[in-house]
Amino acid sequence: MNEQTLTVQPVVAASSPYHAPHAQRLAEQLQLDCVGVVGQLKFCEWPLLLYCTDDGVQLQQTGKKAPGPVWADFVTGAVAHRRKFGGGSGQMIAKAVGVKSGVRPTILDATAGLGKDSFVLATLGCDVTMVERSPIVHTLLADGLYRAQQESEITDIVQRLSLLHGNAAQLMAQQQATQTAVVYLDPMFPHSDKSAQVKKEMRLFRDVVGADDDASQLLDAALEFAKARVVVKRPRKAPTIEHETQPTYQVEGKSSRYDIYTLAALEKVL
Ligand SMILES: C[S@@+](CC[C@H](N)C(=O)[O-])C[C@H]1O[C@@H](n2cnc3c(N)ncnc32)[C@H](O)[C@@H]1O
Repeated sequence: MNEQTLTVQPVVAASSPYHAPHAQRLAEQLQLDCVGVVGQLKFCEWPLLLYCTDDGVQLQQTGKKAPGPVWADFVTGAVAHRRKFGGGSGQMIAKAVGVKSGVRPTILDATAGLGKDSFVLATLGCDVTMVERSPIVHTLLADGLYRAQQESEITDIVQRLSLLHGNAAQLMAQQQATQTAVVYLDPMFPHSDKSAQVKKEMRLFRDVVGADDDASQLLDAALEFAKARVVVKRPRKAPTIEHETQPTYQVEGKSSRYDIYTLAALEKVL
């Protein structure tokens, strides 16, 4: 993991006595301090909590102007809305990974984060192996998956998702994950979202996971591992990941871009 770049370390807390044992267990697993029950976020003395609540485990800032929590939400969040009303295989991400009639490539999402992109890809019918190296983000994602498993409406989608903890570059180099047609990468990038809320959440996320400044090595491992293509998500105007191999082509949207490195025809490896 990217521990050397971590700037913020949360403490673990529970929103009520009911969640206190869970908080204690998490703190032991993650080797973080557990501060017991915190009811009033406004006046809390710890700036950042890994917070066990009725809605699941959340990364929560405290203080009077604290933004909302950061958590993996496949049931009520934006990806749930996109599942119901999104553009299906017309979406840019679908085109980038090569989803089309009769083609549902297997995918390794090497930078899973909160699993939003993976969930969209699983909604499109792809089997997705998610890899996340940050123990804190992995905890949020595992908790989000667990909650999603309880929802019968999305059982078929959740069954297509699996989660590994570790550095994806190492897992791919050591063949510790089953080889997939596509490797999907979305490393952290300093970006300039206009919404103050998004900005604060993204800044927090970056502080917790680090800068992902080893993306070149990840791309290297992905190009060796993928059977058909590597897809890299970037902000629209960002440079490509530094590497001797250049993308074969790009799919560009309003704010983001997908760099596609083609290795073989998808149809040949399915
Ligand atoms: C921008 S976020 C990804 C967001 C994700 N696409 C989503 O839809 O929620 C990048 C994530 O990749 C993780 N990451 C970066 N490099 C990694 C690596 N080599 N192995 C595993 N995870 C990695 C970071 O810890 C971070 O959580």
